[in-house]
Parts: sequence; C-alpha cells; structure tokens
Amino acid sequence: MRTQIQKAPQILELLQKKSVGLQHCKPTSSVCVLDAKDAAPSAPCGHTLDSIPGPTNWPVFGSLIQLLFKGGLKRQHEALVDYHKKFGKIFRMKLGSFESVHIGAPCLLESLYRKEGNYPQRLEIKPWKAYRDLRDEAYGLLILEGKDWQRMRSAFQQKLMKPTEVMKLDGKINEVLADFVKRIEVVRNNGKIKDLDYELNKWSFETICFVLYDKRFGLLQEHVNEEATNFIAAIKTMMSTFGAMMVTPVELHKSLNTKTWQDHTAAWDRIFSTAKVYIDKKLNKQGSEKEEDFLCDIYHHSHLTKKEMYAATTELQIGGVETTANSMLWAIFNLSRSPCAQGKLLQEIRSVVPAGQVPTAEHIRNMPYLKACLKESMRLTPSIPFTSRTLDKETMLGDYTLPKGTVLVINSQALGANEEYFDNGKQFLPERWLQEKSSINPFAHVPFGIGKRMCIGRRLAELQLQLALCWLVQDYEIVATDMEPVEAVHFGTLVPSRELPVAFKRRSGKVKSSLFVYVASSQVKSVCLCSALKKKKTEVDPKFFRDKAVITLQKKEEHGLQHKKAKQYNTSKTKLKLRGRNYQ
Ligand code: HEM
Repeated sequence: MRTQIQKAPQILELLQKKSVGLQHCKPTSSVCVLDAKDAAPSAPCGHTLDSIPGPTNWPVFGSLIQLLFKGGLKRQHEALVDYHKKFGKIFRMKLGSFESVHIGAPCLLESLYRKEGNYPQRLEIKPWKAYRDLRDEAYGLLILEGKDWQRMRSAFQQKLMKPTEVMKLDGKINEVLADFVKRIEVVRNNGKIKDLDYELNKWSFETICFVLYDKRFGLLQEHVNEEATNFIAAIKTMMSTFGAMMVTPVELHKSLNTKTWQDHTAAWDRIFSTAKVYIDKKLNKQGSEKEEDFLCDIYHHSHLTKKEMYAATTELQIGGVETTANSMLWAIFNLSRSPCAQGKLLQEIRSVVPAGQVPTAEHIRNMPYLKACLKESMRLTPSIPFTSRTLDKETMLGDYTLPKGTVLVINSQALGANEEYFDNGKQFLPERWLQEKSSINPFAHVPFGIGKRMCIGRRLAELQLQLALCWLVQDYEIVATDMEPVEAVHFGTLVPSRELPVAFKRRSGKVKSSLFVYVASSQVKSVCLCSALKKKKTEVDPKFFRDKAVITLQKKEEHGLQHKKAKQYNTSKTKLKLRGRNYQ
C-alpha cells in the first residue's frame, strides 16, 4: 500500500499523519543560540523572513530545478538534510510559488512548541477537503482546524493517548499478530519473504480495522476476500491521486472533471461507503454492548455527530497503516544489520516473557531495551521524515520574526541524522537511549511530531510495533542476506529503495508455537480448557495461552464452538478445524 506520491514536500507533510510525546516537556533551554552559519551574515539579530538563508531562488521555479538535480522529490529528504548542513538550523526555500521555512534544531522546535497556540495547524490538504465539501461529509483530525479540531481531538484523545486505555488493546493486536506469524511461515521461502512490505501493510491494516471496527478483514489469510481488497485498493488510489491536486489547483481539476479528480472522488466514495457500514454497525449497538466498544464509547461520551465519526474514523485508519508498516520494516532491517542488539533484545524478551506465553502490554512495561530499539530505528530511519505547521500568528523563532501564515517544515530526519545531537549518528545504537544521564534533547527526536497536534495514534503504533518485534524476535533470527547499502526513498513515507535484504531463520530450541489460544471477545467471557496447556483446568479470561496449534475463539457463535465443547479441548492433541483451516 505504498503511496505513490512524489510531489512537492507540502504534499508529503500532509501525509504526515504522524507525531511525539512532548506535550509535557519542561524547558530544556530558554535561549536559542544559532551558530554563525545559522544566521544570515547581514541580519542584525536577524529578523525578517527575507534574511533567512536558503538555496538559490530562481524566478518562477524557486529551488525546484536544484532539487531535481539533487535526485528529485524522491530524494528530497536527503536534499533537505544537505541544506541544513549548508545553511544551518533554519533555512528558507521556494518550490514554485510555495514557500517554506525549514527548522532542524531542538532549540527552535522547543521555542515553537512553547509558543504554539491552542489550535496548531498543518498545511491544508485541499483535495481531501474538496471531496468532503462535494459530498457534504465532515472533516477528520488530519484536516480539521481550530475549535472543531480540538473538539474532535478531545473526543479521541483519552482512548488513544492514555497509556492504560491503549494497553487494553493488546489482545486485539496479538490476535492479528498470531495470524501474521502464521502467514510468515506460509510465505517464507528459504527464510526470505517476498514483498515483506506488502505483508506488513496487510498486518497494520488488519490491526487498525480490528481496533476501530472490531472486524477482521482476513487480510492475512491465503485468499483475501474481495471487500477487503477493494477497500485497500480504494485507499491506495485515493492516496496516489491527491498529490497531483496539491501542486495544481484542485478547483481546476474539479471544474475540468479530470481523470485524477474522478479517480480521487470514486476512491473516497468507496472508502466512505465501506467504513460507514462498519461504523454504523458499531454505533447502532444497544444497551450495555455499546459501552464495551472503542467507537461506541467515544461516540456516546462525546458530542460528535455520526458524520464526524465517519470522517474521524476513516482518517485514523488512513493515518495508521503505512506509517506503522513502514516503521516495522525499518526496524526489521536495522535489527538484521545489528546481530548484537538483536541478541540483547532476545535476551530481554526471554527474561520478561515466560516461555510459552504471548507478550502482553504488561510485559512491555519492563522491556526498556525493546523500546530503545524502536526509538533508535525511528531516529535512524523514520517513516515520516517531516511534518509542517502554518503559523497562526507572528512568531519569533531563533533570531527571526516569522509572519503569520508562514509554513514551517519540522525536519525530524535531519535532527536524527545530526551528529551534533547524536554521537555516531549513522550507527544503530539502542544503548544511547538507556544511559542514566542521557544528554539527548527530547526535541531532537520527534518522529511523531510535536505538541498538541502530535500523532494521536502514537501509543497504539508503539504498542503494535513493540509487540510485533517481540513475536518476531522470539520466533526468528532476523539475518541480513547482504550488506550492500539500502537507501531510503520518499513516497509519502520513507521506504527502502529495494527489497529488504533480510531473512527470517526459525530459532531452534523453542516451544513450537503453532497453538495459540485466544479469547477476547465480549461474547466469550471465559473458557475452561482442559490443558496440555497446564495441569488440570485453566481459566482463560481475556488472556492468552500458547501451546501447539492456533485457535481463535473470537465469537463462539461464529465458529459454532460451544462453551462446553471448548472445555474438552486438549489443545496439544486435538486436531482443530476453525475458520475452515486446520491447525496442529
Ligand atoms: C509509527 C507509526 C506512525 C508514525 C511514524 C506517525 C507519525 C505521525 C506524524 C509525524 C504526524 C504529524 C504530527 C504533527 O504534525 O506534529 C501524525 C499525525 C497523525 N497521525 Fe500518526 N503516525 C503513526 C501512526 C499512526 C496511527 C496508528 C494512527 C491511527 C490510530 C495515526 C493517526 C494520526 C492522525 C489522525 C494524525 C493527525 C493528528 C492531529 O492532527 O490531531 N498515526 N502522525
């Protein structure tokens, strides 16, 4: 589901559905001192926008031609890192008529963060807005502004940003992961997985849909159903068509009824119509049922209309797929090139997660090395290299006074790659995050953005990635199949320039974990399992057990599996056929 957008950076930021936990940061410095090359030589305490240094600004094209010479939009992240090296912590650039100011220093980010108003804005995604206006649909978090944005943000904030709430989602995340590792076994060929990127996108899509709609789309099955494929295809089309309408006026596309506009609207139509079916199913629940559901809970505790719920949910889904899949892809790559870190990670997993058990959110709390590995991976190879802000008032940043309306590009990739903030910055060193007296400035690591408008899916994404890494590293040694460089190219997210040179070698001496018993549905409160699982009878509350085959007891009605019958399962011996598949 890779986005095919190779347009101007502004587009990219729009896609930047992503950001961090700096909402409660204490000031790390009160003054932002820019070094010599950071200030324009003639700027007496700088000030105006015009005095900010930057690449050659040709009439009409601005720096577009220069950027094309540097490898084009696919390589723009590298060009921007170069410009930061050349011009310093702040520079100004024009692409055509679009002007932006790029900031790549923790002190400037901190200053921005402290001065941010109540309703920070990112760059507008006009094509999305045009569609919603056309069909009289609402805006979601990615495009809303002002008080309406804050109202919607508050409605989702608790469920998605409160750690204890997110921890409750580990059951669903693990259920999908159980299918994902099974899928890996099916598609693994000599340890290699063809199109790992696609497999990971299916995994993250399946997870976010399960969390939001409480529905399994079956994307990790051998035969994916048509509804799911169409849904994914529609999202892909929507993402690949809006870029063009960011660099040329959407109004023009609309009035000429261009193919791009037609495809874009048709894709949104399908996305909305599919999502609405599932959202309606949830929101129309009655009685006590509705309290136990993610969307119902938000709907009934907020003043959001159904229309707003449709828009918000759809945008959450769009924001959560590629970003997470891609971060996982890079984490796999970084671990494959760092056997030492992978060894330490395995050690930590084995010491925290008892043999034969599935990792849970509770386990993750005691896994600092795992968290450090992910942080380090997102520093070195972020999924979203930059995000944006449109200043809603005149703002002083460093030595410069920037007028209202200035578009800022916050470059998290340039920060992560800067040796000034990260020693041996090119190396994958999770240990740097674990030092007692860490000198890392929190504003130097912003893969999820900053402040009030940071990524709302951050905690969910982190838990998904942490659990996924546990599952994978427990079962497999991730090995590099060659040591040639793998470059990152920009297609909305940063993706590897070639198929990742990694292979998954099954670890030996481990309990074969083909049996995974999962009970999480509200309809199956508990099941007694006569167990090879352990001794006599084991009460299975919404928890996990792992032995030698896989059963997914999501809804007993769905599988025709009665409570009584389940009681008799000796999971290590019984051949089980559920969802039409054989296990064991
Ligand atoms: C590793 C995975 C992810 C990364 C790297 C990421 C990154 C980002 C970034 C950089 C922003 C912009 C923040 C800013 O402007 O300060 C953002 C915003 C957003 N992200 Fe994520 N994201 C990830 C996962 C998710 C997930 C799983 C969801 C959905 C549950 C999600 C939903 C959103 C939404 C709705 C916004 C807009 C928030 C707002 O404007 O209030 N993201 N994300």
